[in-house]
Amino acid sequence: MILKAYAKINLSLDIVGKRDDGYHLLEMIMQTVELHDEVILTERTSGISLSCDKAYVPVDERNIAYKAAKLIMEASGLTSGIHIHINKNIPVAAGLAGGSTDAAAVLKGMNAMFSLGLSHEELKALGLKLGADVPYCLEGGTALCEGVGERITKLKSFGGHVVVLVKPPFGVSTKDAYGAFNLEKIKRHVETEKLMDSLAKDDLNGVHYYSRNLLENVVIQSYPVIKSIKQRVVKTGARVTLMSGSGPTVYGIYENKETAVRALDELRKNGNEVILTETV
Ligand SMILES: C[C@](O)(CO)[C@H](O)COP(=O)(O)OP(=O)(O)OC[C@H]1O[C@@H](n2ccc(N)nc2=O)[C@H](O)[C@@H]1O
Ligand SMILES: Nc1ncnc2c1ncn2[C@@H]1O[C@H](COP(=O)(O)OP(=O)(O)OP(=O)(O)O)[C@@H](O)[C@H]1O
Repeated sequence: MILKAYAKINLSLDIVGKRDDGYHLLEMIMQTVELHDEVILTERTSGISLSCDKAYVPVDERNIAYKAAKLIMEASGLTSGIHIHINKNIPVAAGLAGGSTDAAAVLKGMNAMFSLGLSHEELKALGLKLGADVPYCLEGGTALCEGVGERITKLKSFGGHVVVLVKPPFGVSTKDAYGAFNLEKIKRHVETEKLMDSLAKDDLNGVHYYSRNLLENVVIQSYPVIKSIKQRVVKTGARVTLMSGSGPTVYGIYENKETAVRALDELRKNGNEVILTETV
C-alpha cells in the first residue's frame, strides 16, 4: 500500500495557556501543502521493520512511524508484521510535521490494510499518544486546532495558493522552542477569528495582516537568520510570510506561480533548501 503523507504549515500559532505537564494550550490554524513523503507499507510475517531513502532519518524504534505501527498493533491485537519504507521529501526538524504525518499515514494505512475497524476518533486518540500534531495530520486540510493541537475544527479550504518553503540548513527542536517561550511576556495574542474571516474570503491582505506565530520571536532569538530570511521572502514578492510551527522553515504565499518561481534562486542562497508547493 502506497500512501502520501502531506506536510503542513501554520497559518497561525497562538499560545493561550500551559498544562501542568508542561504542554502548551494552543489556538492555531493549520494548512496542508502538496509536499509529501511517500510511505509504503508491505505485510510481513511478524514484527516491524523500517527503511528510508535518507540516511539521516532513524530507522529503528526512534522513528515515529515505527512507534505508530507498534501502537496500532498493540491496540488492535494484530499479529501480522509490517515493513514501512519512507521516501522522505519533507525536511526534518523543520516545523512541517514531517514525522507526525508519516505516523498518521501508518495508522490510517494499517487500519485499512488489515481491516482493523478502528474509527476515525480511535485513530486520532492513538495519534495523540504519539505526538500533538498527529491528530491534525490524520485530518488534513485547513483547520483550527486547539487544546494541545487535538481539538480540530475543519474550515473552508484555503487550497490552491502557491507556497515557497525556505528551510535553513539547521533544525529546531520543538521542545526547545516551547521551552524558551514565556506566556507572561505576551501582550498581544493572535486575532484568530479575523484570520479565519480573511481565509474564508481568500483575502490575502487580511491573511498577511492577521497571520502570526507566537513561537517566531523566541526562535528568532536563537536563530536571527530566520528574520533575514523572512525579509528576503517579502522582497521576492510574497503576499504572506511566516515561520511554520516551531521552525525554522519560513514560507511565503505568492499571488501567482510566476512570481514564486522567480523567487526560488534568490532564496536558495546561504544553503537554504527551497521547495515550491501549494496549499491543498
Ligand atoms: C509546533 C507544532 O508543530 C505546531 O503545530 C506542534 O505544536 C508540535 O507538535 P509535535 O511536534 O507533534 O509535538 P510533540 O512531539 O507532541 O511534543 C514535542 C515537545 O513540544 C512541546 N509541546 C508540544 C505541543 C504543545 N501543544 N505544547 C508543547 O509544549 C513539549 O515540550 C513536547 O515535549
Ligand atoms: N518519520 C520521521 N521523519 C522525520 N523525522 C523523524 C521521523 N521519526 C523520527 N524522527 C526524528 O524526529 C525529529 C523531529 O523531526 P520532524 O521532521 O518530525 O520535526 P518537525 O517537522 O519539526 O515536526 P513538528 O512540526 O510536528 O514539530 C528529528 O530529530 C528526527 O530524527
